[in-house]
Amino acid sequence: MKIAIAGFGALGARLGVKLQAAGHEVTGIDGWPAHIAAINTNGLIVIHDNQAPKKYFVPVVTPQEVTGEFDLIILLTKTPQLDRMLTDIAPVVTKNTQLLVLSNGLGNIEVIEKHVARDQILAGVTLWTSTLAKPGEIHTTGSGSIKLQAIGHANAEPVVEAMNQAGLNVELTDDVLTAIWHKAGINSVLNPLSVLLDANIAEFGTAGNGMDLALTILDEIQKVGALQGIKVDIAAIMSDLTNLLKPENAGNHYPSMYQDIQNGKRTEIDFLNGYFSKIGHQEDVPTPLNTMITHLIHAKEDIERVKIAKQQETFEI
Ligand SMILES: NC(=O)C1=CN([C@@H]2O[C@H](COP(=O)(O)OP(=O)(O)OC[C@H]3O[C@@H](n4cnc5c(N)ncnc54)[C@H](OP(=O)(O)O)[C@@H]3O)[C@@H](O)[C@H]2O)C=CC1
Ligand SMILES: CC(C)(CO)C(=O)C(=O)O
Repeated sequence: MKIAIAGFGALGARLGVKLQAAGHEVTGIDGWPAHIAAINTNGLIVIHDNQAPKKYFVPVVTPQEVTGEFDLIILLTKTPQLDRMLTDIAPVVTKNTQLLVLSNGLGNIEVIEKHVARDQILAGVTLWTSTLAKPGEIHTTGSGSIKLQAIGHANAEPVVEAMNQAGLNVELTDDVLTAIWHKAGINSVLNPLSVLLDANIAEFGTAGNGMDLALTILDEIQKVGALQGIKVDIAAIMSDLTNLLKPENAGNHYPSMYQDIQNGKRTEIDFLNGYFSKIGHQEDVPTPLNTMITHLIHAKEDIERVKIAKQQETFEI
């Protein structure tokens, strides 16, 4: 299958090398010049579970440079970047292209619907993880899985088969919206708390009151979900959280929001806890913990961005 990965960052690169190794023709699309140059010159370095580095040669181009036609484009930008990416890659999206979004957070499907027909859209959630350590180098740990569904009437099975050839543990679901809320529940616990507690997923698991915090966050999300006709299964989310703590799954991973903060980037908080807080306010459902977490993460974004800017000034002097 001819596959493009739009957003060849931490996770896009991990999935890209696995798909290429399974015999698919993979192109990365990304906008970070140093990252693109490093991969195209020296290959993508992958360090898995602190083992010896391996090198993979996947071609990477900018959205402005990309040409040709793809059977599948996997969208793996951060949620606030999705609309821009879709605008920029529009010239290579034909009626035959399927677009699969695996980004975290709520609202991605609505963004894609502004660009292509519903029948071209596949949406999913993933528990694969990855860290972009420096331009051209990712660090990976454990294993993962993907659940996806065609949003319109498309046949998603060839995509599932192609991705499973690459060992990506993909299964079809008939209720991706519930899966997206479920994943957003997981992310609304692990991602901001990893930042606020300065912990990876396994370390979070050692906090005596970690699971009580999780339950309070999820209880608020469940009430917001009920208003929107979405069943948020707290027990199932807690069971996934417990599994993610294990090193063979994602225990050693620092969630993507932790990486954003370290890199001085804006996070996806408004599409996770911030989303639930906003709907809660509109609908009169109390969401004090999600609201507080949203404010704290925005404060942390500002603090880290100022720190990084100051370090850069000192460096330039
Ligand atoms: N990392 C992880 O372990 C996991 C991540 N996820 C989710 O997957 C998604 C991707 O995460 P992750 O891989 O960590 O993110 P990264 O920031 O590492 O990767 C996204 C890449 O897309 C590029 N990009 C974004 N917009 C554009 C654009 N318009 N043009 C060109 N390039 C663009 C970014 O470049 P630039 O930096 O220059 O903006 C970046 O290199 C997120 O929704 C995240 O929550 C889900 C599960 C686990
Ligand atoms: C792996 C997981 C679930 C951690 O929260 C994730 O989705 C992320 O890093 O954003």
